[in-house]
Amino acid sequence: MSAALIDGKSFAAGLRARVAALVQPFHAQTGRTPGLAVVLVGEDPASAVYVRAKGKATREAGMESIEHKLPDTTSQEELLALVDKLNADPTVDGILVQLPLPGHLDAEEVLLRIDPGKDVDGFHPVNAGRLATGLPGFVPCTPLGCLMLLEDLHGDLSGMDAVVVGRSNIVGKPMAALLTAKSCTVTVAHSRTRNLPHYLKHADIVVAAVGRANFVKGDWIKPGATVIDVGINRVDGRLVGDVDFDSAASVAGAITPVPGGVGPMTIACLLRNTLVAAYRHEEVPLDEGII
Ligand SMILES: Nc1nc(=O)c2c([nH]1)NC[C@@H]1CN(c3ccc(C(=O)N[C@@H](CCC(=O)O)C(=O)O)cc3)C=[N+]21
Repeated sequence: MSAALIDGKSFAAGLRARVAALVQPFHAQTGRTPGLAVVLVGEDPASAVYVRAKGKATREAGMESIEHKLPDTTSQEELLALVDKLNADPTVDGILVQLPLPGHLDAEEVLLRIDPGKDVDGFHPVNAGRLATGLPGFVPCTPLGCLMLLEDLHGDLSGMDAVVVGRSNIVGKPMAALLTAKSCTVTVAHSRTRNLPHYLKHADIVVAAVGRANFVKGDWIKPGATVIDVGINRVDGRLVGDVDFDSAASVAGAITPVPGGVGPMTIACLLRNTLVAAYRHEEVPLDEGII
């Protein structure tokens, strides 16, 4: 291991503290508390753990967590009716519908129903379009967190070669858009890419978000590169990333661990987006660049 460890957990703690510090002046100016509604459908144990963690972090930041737990038997119409109710509720600044939804529900239709101004996940196509065109909106939490770690480490990313491995709407595509906006030269690789090592050979930045345990090998990585591992895979009860950590850490300049890397940043950025949503809803000025 020669790479520096990128401590996402500690960076996330700092971000959460900055968010918490901005809740108090918001309350002083508006008389209310930012509110995040989290909707969980069904009994998936992993989802229940995430939702509990989000609720705890929300309260620790001084914001209100509004949790809706619906049974597996919930119909599409019932779920849409709840989203409509949350859209209309002035105490709700952010809405998160925990994914994945049970198979009988149409996630795309549900996400389309969320008011884009409350879409703190940044999953609504309006927010995807805003990111793609450089307009203010909400950026998905995981790629936003990755970008913060990269800028904290490197400062200006301009001119760097970045390879994003994965093209999902929630990580790969928005990550590529963010890095492009920061003037990186971006390659998006994916499961059909023929020669991934060929592209990684030149990458100063690697963001791995393919959802396959230990997929990216150390000998594919350029010596000194920065490796951001978005993967959350459970192997034999252990949490591992999409990067083969031991081999990559001996080549990279810096690398995020799993756990303790990107995951905590996702939650901190969710709180950040909720705070920003609240300030926007009340039209209280906020320098969004400082968080
Ligand atoms: N609408 C929606 N928005 C999401 O943002 C969303 C979602 N659905 N569905 C599931 C994924 C997953 N996700 C994570 C958040 C935090 C950690 C996290 O904090 N991980 C810790 C470890 C947690 C553990 O030990 O299990 C870490 O990496 O250090 C991981 C994963 C948010 N997601």
